Amino acid sequence: MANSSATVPVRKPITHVIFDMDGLLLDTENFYTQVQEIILARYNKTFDWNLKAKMMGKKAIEAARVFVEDTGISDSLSAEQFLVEREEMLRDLFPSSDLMPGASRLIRYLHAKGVPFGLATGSHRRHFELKTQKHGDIFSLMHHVVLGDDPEVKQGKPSPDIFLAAAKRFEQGGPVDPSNILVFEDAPSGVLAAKNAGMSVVMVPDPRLDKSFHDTADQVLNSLLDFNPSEWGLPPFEDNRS
Ligand SMILES: O=P(O)(O)OC[C@H](O)CO
Ligand SMILES: [Mg+2]
Repeated sequence: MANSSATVPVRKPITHVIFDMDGLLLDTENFYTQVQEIILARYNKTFDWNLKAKMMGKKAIEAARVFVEDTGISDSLSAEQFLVEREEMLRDLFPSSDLMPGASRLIRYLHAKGVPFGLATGSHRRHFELKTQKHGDIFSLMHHVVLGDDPEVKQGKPSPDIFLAAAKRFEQGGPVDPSNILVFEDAPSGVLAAKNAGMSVVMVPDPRLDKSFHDTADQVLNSLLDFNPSEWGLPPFEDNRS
């Protein structure tokens, strides 16, 4: 008979947490998808999840280059022009951003237990402000936020820059070992960035994302509501999945 304890992964105890934002804490990835579908329709092309997977999590200009090059429209629309075109539509959509299921519960739990947590998002300052304007109560609990236009973030995800910068900003109490940091991510580039930074990653992917992208993550969940803190050496939730 198989020893059931052999199937339980050995995990590093977690002392600090870093959250991604778009598609993980906030339901904003669908806004990008909608707008990109509209722009591509003008060129009689369709937006698909192969392209989505390459763009999500990246800094705006990096994602824009992928968009115009992969779709073959770069002769008609430059990456910079694409960003200008989508901006007006995004600016109208972002203020209605909603939290993903379980985001508020997990953040309030970490805050109550005194586990330090921060944010590492490819979004730049202007978009961050628009997306979070209904959610100041949650985002103000972050120890710090590191944004895509932060001078320390030379390259976007999958470069480890943003997660290493976020780790450094916890450090008033002494250096934090990346292996004791748990990252929550939805995007393939973000999962890779966290692993490149030497951290553990819980991935909460959109169900439309190809399953092959799950392999790099330490754990894959359908929802933040399914997170079990005890598996990571953290104290248990005191509520029941609400
Ligand atoms: O997923 P995030 O929070 O790093 O955001 C990245 C882009 O702004 C959206 O894909
Ligand atoms: Mg994301």
